[in-house]
Amino acid sequence: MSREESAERLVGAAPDSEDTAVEAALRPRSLGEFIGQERVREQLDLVLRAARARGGTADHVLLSGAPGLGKTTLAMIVAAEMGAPIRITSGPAVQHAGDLASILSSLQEGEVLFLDEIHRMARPAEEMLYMAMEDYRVDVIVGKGPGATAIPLELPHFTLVGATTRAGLLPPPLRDRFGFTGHMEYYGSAELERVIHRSAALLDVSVDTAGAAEIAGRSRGTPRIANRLLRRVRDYAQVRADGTITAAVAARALEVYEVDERGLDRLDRAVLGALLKLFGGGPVGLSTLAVAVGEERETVEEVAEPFLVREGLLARTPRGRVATPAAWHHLGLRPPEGPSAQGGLFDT
Ligand SMILES: Nc1ncnc2c1ncn2[C@@H]1O[C@H](COP(=O)(O)OP(=O)(O)OP(=O)(O)O)[C@@H](O)[C@H]1O
Repeated sequence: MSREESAERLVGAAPDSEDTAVEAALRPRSLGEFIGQERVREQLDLVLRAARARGGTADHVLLSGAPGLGKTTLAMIVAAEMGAPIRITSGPAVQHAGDLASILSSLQEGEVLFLDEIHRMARPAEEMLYMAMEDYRVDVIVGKGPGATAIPLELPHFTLVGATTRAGLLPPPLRDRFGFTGHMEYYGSAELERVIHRSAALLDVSVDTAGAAEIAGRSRGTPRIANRLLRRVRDYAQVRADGTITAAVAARALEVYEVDERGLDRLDRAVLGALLKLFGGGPVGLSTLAVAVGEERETVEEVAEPFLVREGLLARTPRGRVATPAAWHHLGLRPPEGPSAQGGLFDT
């Protein structure tokens, strides 16, 4: 499995082609409809209410968090709550300062500019953004060398909503220019159940409480994954059951798709299985582990491991990868006896 293919995993957090088509219909349209993220929601509500009361544009907003947690959705909500239009672009699409200048100069007064993956913007564009955010103007450089001149360009007032997987990836001068930074956390089961009930109603799918809980538990804390699993379970419920999603229907459906009760898929379990069965729980080097499961080193490290680490099933130590006691338990295996059995587990 290449990293590109892994984007199409049923439990992958990156959007697949079907997600892109249906997500628009499932997006909450107001802060009141947005589920979970209480702190970010309350803080953002204050920022937006205050801006509305002043009759001005809202402060620039930085949203950080893993893919699929609702950053794009919140950016759209910022625009909707301010009654403003929104322009959507991303860091990789802004490779030259000129790209940014043309976007900024074509914004309407009060418009929201959503810059996804803002940490991947090119350096010269980033520097142009500093002045645009602070003074609502940019200097467009015309010509090259000693004859180059800077032509100042006034911009309309706008609200920048930047999204990044980690705020720490941004240079401090950029980070400091945001008036508000919201950190998005993974969702708890109860919140994911609400996401599933809401989406099921919009998709006209019947799901009972236990069915929603069953899907939520396998959704890796991520609404995008919850919505995707819901669609696959709906298919199963239509074809193999009476259309209603119960706990049993959800469990059987997700067994077919090889997503286990904790949200691990085939790749995750292969990595964990090799670590336990072939290497006694480790420590074992990443390359050896990758060869054992027949995958690229990067696939194991970037696709499988982050979730296994987050779930407390695998630890990365200086001596190699080590399974935790929970990993043995999850795969229904008994850990070897003796003091060396979990060697390296507590290394930092
Ligand atoms: N709090 C929420 N309540 C209900 N649905 C949500 C919530 N957050 C996200 N979703 C759903 O999850 C899907 C993915 O959300 P969104 O595209 O906003 O994530 P993202 O963080 O921007 O992801 P990426 O970084 O990959 O662009 C949306 O279709 C939306 O319906």
